[in-house]
Amino acid sequence: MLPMSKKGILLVNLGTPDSPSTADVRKYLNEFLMDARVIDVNPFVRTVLVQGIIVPFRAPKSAKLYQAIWDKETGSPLLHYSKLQHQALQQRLGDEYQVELAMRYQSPSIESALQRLKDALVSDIKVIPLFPQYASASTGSVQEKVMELVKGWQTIPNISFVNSFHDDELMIETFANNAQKYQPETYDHILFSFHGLPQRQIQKCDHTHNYCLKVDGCCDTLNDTNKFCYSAQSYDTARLIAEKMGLPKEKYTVCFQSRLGNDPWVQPYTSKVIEELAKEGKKRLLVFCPAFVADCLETVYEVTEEYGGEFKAQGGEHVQLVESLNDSPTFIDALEKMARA
Ligand SMILES: C=CC1=C(C)c2cc3[nH]c(cc4nc(cc5[nH]c(cc1n2)c(C)c5CCC(=O)O)C(CCC(=O)O)=C4C)c(C)c3C=C
Ligand SMILES: [Fe+2]
Ligand SMILES: [Fe+2]
Repeated sequence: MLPMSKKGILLVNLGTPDSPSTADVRKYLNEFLMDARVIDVNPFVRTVLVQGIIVPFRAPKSAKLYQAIWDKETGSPLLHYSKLQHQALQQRLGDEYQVELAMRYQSPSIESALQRLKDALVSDIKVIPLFPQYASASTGSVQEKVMELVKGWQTIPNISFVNSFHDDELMIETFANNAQKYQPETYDHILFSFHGLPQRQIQKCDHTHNYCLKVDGCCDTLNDTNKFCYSAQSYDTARLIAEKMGLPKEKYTVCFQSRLGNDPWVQPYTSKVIEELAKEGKKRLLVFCPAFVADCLETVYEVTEEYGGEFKAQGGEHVQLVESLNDSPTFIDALEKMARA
């Protein structure tokens, strides 16, 4: 009897440089920032901006940051935790499934992962972009890349995409559990610091062109108009984690980090919020980064080192990062549930 064909699962995270050398960081930033969904301006302006200004200036600086977080044995934290998630999910799902891991930029490439699924003659492919909240620059970019690659296949299997999982119960539970060892009640304030996005991209997602960033409190709660809005989904994730922890509203703030360039990004900016909290006399901050499923440069370095340093310089005492979902068994439960759904 012929063997039963497997079901394919493709996990895709953002990507990281192959090494922390300036040359590899330059290569990574070039691929990442030349993506039309990331720097969403006309192609000529994008090329001048990215290749002429951002990358030449940023690559050597970012390389130093990557060198600071690079582990001698395991390399980039983002890739390391992604590999652990991949292995754990494959083990959970067993022989009926073939799980592949890819990075949107650099390696392992989406092309090579799809090729492995194609070679295995999988009956269907479920793509799980590893971004809890939908953004065109992250989830949308993965979806576009996968569709671009499979469009030339003679036989295209059933393909489905997880669009977002900002309210996934097991994901929420994992973040809330991860905070327990820090005794959240001993902190003056809690931050939910999400990766930022240009305001322009938030507005482009609003098909009514009349709601996001136009109406007061537009994205504070999710509704039918803003259900794909990154900002609204981020507020929803924060609310659910806060509810799970029994945090009152006045005890936490949602904010957005990692701004790039001079255009306005979604606010409030994490650095501003931290400055205001220091001015109010707050001493200890506990910070969640729920846009990331794995610790990476933006959590390990930006929150702990950069924001931690800024807070101390402004009179604060301690910024504590709540580690990301990484390979927590309850997050693997969440992935398993998505894969089997
Ligand atoms: C959570 C999902 C992400 C979205 C949305 C996103 C949008 C976005 N990012 C940049 C610019 C940079 N991001 C960088 C690092 C980075 N970004 C994400 C995730 C999202 N980005 C992750 C997981 C990481 C860390 C990668 C790692 O290797 O650890 C960087 C590179 C680092 C640096 O030089 O500071 C840049 C640049 C833009 C412009 C953007 C949306 C428009
Ligand atoms: Fe980013
Ligand atoms: Fe919105």
